[in-house]
Amino acid sequence: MTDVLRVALAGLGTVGAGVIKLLDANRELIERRAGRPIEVVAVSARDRSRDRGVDLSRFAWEDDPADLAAREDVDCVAELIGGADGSALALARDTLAAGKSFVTANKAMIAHHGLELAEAAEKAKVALKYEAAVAGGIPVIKGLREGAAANEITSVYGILNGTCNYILTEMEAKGSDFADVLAEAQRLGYAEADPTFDIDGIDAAHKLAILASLSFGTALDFDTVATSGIRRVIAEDILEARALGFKVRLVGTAEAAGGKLFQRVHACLVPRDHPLAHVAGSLNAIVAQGNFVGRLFFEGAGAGEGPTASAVVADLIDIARGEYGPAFAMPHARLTQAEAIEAGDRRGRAYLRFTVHDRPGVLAEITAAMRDANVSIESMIQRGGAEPSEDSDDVVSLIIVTHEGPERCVIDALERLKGAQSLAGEPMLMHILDL
Ligand SMILES: NC(=O)C1=CN([C@@H]2O[C@H](COP(=O)(O)OP(=O)(O)OC[C@H]3O[C@@H](n4cnc5c(N)ncnc54)[C@H](O)[C@@H]3O)[C@@H](O)[C@H]2O)C=CC1
Ligand SMILES: N[C@@H](CC=O)C(=O)O
Ligand code: NA
Repeated sequence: MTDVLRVALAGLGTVGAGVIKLLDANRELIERRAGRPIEVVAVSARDRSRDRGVDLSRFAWEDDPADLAAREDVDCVAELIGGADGSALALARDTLAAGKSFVTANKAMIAHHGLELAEAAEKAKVALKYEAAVAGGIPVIKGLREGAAANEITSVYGILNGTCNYILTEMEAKGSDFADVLAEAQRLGYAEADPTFDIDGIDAAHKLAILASLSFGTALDFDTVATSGIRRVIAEDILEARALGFKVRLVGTAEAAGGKLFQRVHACLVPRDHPLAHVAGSLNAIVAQGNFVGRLFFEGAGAGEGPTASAVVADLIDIARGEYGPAFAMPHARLTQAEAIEAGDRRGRAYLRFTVHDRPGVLAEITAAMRDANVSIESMIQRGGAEPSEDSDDVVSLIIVTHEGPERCVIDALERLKGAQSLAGEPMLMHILDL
């Protein structure tokens, strides 16, 4: 072990610049905690001249991040570029093959290639660490992999995307428009380079797949995460949800039972008294249910410069201390393959918003589809609209909340309504959180 942990940073954006600032600000404290200094020796990014609020002149510069792995003065590489493949993945492979430890904030890469990288790290007897990749500053990877390691975990779920949570809570608090709030989340550095990853639920799905593997000891399985985002949530849904006693949140849910695995990311209605309903702004929160520890609740900043840098540097401190354990719940060869549970096999309650023509017979058509699909209606609200008439062009919203039942019945009802005369738009379905 060298006297100093010599680090190379690839990527100097929100997170990379944050890591340099944190290492500068907390230098002495980090050295005492890590047992040796942690020094950045080399960096790489696309634009050398950009002002990032940090002095880069003290570091060696590489135009190509791939060259960082081979440098003799580097013990460990932190990849803060992003992207599942491309330069980030090449750098991960090269670093581990060179027998050096690797830290990343890149959930897309870990969700897609985590097992391959874990195997490479085990082979090289070095560390692969990715605390920042899930829920930014919240130490949930460590919490689950180490703190809860003695438990059988049966469910793990939570708010995993700061951008979506920021958008939903701003829409809720200020009645702001989706597009304006997204622009602000981008300005604050929460959003991914491609913000569709945030708003379409893909970023949360990456994180959920990682949490599921860590929690259940199953092999990473991003492809079977049923994923949808918040693009179709409108202000009216938020208002109706509030009137019904709920908040709208993008929730990732993973459950394991009998060797089977269920993973879903979706906008859902969270009961007002559930801890997740109080998670606001760019905060994230994760709930895990262990058979001995009971319910664990992790909450904190899931995105942004400082919190994400905090997680990256925590990983560097672990490496400086020589703490190298397996990247996932156990050595990669011991992870099990789980069969995916279809969403329709679950039971639950649902919120449905239909945009309907304000004409006689509309209710009958919709409720008949519900009856034929065996969906039991708990409540129904229709707002606005003048006197209904055969030739009305008015459209109104019809909100239905179902009783608990098989989810496949609700899907069946919506299938039956495809192309129905009554509908003036695509129905909106949100499940109601029941965990
Ligand atoms: N911003 C946040 O709040 C969080 C980000 N992350 C993850 O951290 C990583 C970095 O995110 P940000 O700092 O927000 O991104 P960013 O877009 O602000 O910065 C990316 C950096 O990588 C550099 N880069 C891009 N392609 C490159 C290439 N081919 N070669 C060399 N440098 C290259 C860019 O020049 C830039 O310096 C991503 O994986 C992201 O998902 C994780 C948690 C939170
Ligand atoms: N874009 C992500 C950043 C952290 O992972 C988010 O908004 O949560
Ligand atoms: Na984290």
